[in-house]
Amino acid sequence: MNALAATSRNFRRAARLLNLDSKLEKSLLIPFREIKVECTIPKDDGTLVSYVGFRVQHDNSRGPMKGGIRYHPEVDPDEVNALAQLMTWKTAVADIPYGGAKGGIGCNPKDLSKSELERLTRVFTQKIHDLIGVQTDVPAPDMGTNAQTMAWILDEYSKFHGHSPAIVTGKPIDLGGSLGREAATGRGVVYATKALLEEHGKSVKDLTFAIQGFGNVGSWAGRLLHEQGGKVVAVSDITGAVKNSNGLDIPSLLKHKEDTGSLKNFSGGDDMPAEHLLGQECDVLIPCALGGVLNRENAQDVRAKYIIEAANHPTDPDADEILSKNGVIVLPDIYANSGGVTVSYFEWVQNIQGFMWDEEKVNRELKKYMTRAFLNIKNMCQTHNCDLRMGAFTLGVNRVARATMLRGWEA
Ligand SMILES: NC(=O)C1=CN([C@@H]2O[C@H](COP(=O)(O)OP(=O)(O)OC[C@H]3O[C@@H](n4cnc5c(N)ncnc54)[C@H](O)[C@@H]3O)[C@@H](O)[C@H]2O)C=CC1
Ligand SMILES: O=C(O)CCC(=O)C(=O)O
Repeated sequence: MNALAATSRNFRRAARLLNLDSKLEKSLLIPFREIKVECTIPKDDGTLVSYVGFRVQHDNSRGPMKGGIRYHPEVDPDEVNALAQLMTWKTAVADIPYGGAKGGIGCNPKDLSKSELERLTRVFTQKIHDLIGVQTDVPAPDMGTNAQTMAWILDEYSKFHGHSPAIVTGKPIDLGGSLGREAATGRGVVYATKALLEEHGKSVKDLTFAIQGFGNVGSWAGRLLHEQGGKVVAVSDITGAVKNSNGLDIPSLLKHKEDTGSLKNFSGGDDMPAEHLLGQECDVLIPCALGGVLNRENAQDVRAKYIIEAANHPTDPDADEILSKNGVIVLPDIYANSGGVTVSYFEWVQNIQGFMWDEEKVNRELKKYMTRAFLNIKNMCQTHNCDLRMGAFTLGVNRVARATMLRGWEA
């Protein structure tokens, strides 16, 4: 199912549970602004190449719009739209004073040199600089982008608007980035997992985990679960997959990946086909890569008892139904991966205050926000007699609807 259709379907189910006025429902679904720009750059060999960049600003009723920028060959307007909408509900679930946005460029960052990536990022920033802003729309990293990408955006934006560290989050510490932001999404995933497991009388150290995607989010989640005694029995990424039923030594696997650029041929495990990861025998499955990976074709194969959605929209609504029938508990993306945007909020606050927090404070506050959001979701589940996805959606949508109504529509 198309990402936008899937996200909008979840939104409409929540709107029905909340008895939202149909006109308000329609207005919440339509994005505030959709931007599409052509980005042409000279390649290192002098030839010209053109890319299409997008920024969808979904909603700003609760504060400046916020969300990552993705560099990936499959970036398309519908998916960016869905991801922007998810950011609106996510920031509301986390109860941070933001709306939602997302951006992306349809490119394969692995095919571009560092200087080509820099030129592309600067051209994209030139095209959107007057539509983003510290109090209007604040980008951050997502798939295929990182702290360096944010540094280029900061520099290019500052040429037009003066030095503006708070224009992006997830930037290098030397430029005003927050301690703890790089690990924050993975750390938040672990706090979320523990909140869910505790409720079921279980603990990380007694369980096995399989992780799809070993980039920023997947590698941090894996590292922290391993540190806390969890057994990570399988990991995959674009280069392949590796398994060990006794548990992979995650620090050694990270070193192997750094040395060889691949998960293949790791001496501490056996290679396996990457497409077997989602059906791997384990207690907890954590998708940390692309959207829509769990669908009606493969949901039946899942053997885990819990799915923690670290990626955005990894499970489509058809898969949700199958998993629910099979008793698999799904912790939804708009809560499970909200640790990243929560620490982005802390970074923005630090930039505006001109005061840096220590890492212990960042992690302590993150835990507080993740724990509070879980309790709020559980309350909504009880009120509406619904699963965790609808608990999270009703929580987020209700907060955005309330803010929208309070602001009103008078011209
Ligand atoms: N970076 C962040 O702070 C946040 C990221 N997310 C979401 O988490 C997910 C991962 O993002 P990042 O870790 O930042 O991206 P990343 O670019 O650092 O890593 C992505 C990983 O996915 C792997 N991958 C790509 N295609 C794959 C496939 N077909 N099978 C298996 N693995 C595959 C890549 O090899 C890489 O290891 C995305 O859905 C993103 O939207 C959500 C919240 C915040
Ligand atoms: O840190 C942020 O501002 C946004 C992170 C993001 O793109 C996401 O949560 O999907």
